[in-house]
Amino acid sequence: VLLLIMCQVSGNMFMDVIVISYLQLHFRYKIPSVTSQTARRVFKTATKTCSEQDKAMVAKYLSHSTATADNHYRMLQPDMVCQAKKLIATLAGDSAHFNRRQPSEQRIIAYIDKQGWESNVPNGVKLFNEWKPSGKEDHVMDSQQIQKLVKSQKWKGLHITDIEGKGKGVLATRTFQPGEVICDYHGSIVTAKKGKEIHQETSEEETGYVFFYTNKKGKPMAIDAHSSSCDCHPGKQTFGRMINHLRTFNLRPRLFTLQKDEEEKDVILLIATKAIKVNEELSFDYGVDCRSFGGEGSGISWL
Ligand SMILES: C[S@@+](CC[C@H](N)C(=O)[O-])C[C@H]1O[C@@H](n2cnc3c(N)ncnc32)[C@H](O)[C@@H]1O
Repeated sequence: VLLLIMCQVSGNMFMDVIVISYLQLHFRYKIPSVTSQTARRVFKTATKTCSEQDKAMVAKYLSHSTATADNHYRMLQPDMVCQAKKLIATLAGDSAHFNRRQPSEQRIIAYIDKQGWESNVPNGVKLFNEWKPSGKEDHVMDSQQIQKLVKSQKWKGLHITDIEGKGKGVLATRTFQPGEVICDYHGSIVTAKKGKEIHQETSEEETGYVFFYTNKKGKPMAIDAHSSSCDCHPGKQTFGRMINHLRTFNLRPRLFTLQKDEEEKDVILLIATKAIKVNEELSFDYGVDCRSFGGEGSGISWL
């Protein structure tokens, strides 16, 4: 709603209506009509904590029209465009909050309370019930919430239990929506060569926990999760390594890069491909001939 509203109000006084952006966004986000007065009020409240410079930047960024574009494009530097886009996304609650993980009702209510809004206050229960994953999947690792979960390994809504014929597996203890991040495949990142050695050296009970992939530079790599708990989370059973294979999977592994203090770290996130019910087993496709796990399973009946 905020995005739409900010597109309605722009320019130095934040008040020119940009009809084209407005209509496109309105249609895309299926937003009910609001008066320009409401729009102005919401924009003022949302940018309350922003500096004047940031407010002006948002306004400028949104004030593009064919007539002014030439002028703006000459003035705008790529870094300013990126900064403004990030700012808008943050104001619209895009990447910063709740984008690919459904928050609890209490968290939504607490978040709304914290904003100090005095009018047009959203209904937390309604937002919880109508929540859908938002934002581009490509940017999911920008979310601080996801970064924290990767670091802490405190993924909620999952339960490890015995599954007939498969050893252990992971069940959902709440519903998940398509596009939600379920957890990551946690372990140590090693080269594929090292991964294969680990795989061959490990005892039979420990095989099947080395996830092979190709990194963004095209180098074959692996995530070694053969130990039941890792050095960074001693004593903790992480979920990714306990998820079984199924051709009719409900999760899809996807490689992301986490930028951390000048360093890049690969993260494999497991993302829901369909709506998942309570008590449903989580699974992904290990790949033909168990490719993800180094071909361990070629010829095995369950593959
Ligand atoms: C990443 S682990 C999954 C967790 C494992 N089930 C456990 O109890 O620790 C991979 C191993 O689980 C077993 N597995 C995975 N998917 C299976 C399936 N669909 N049917 C039977 N066993 C399966 C195989 O032994 C495989 O090597």
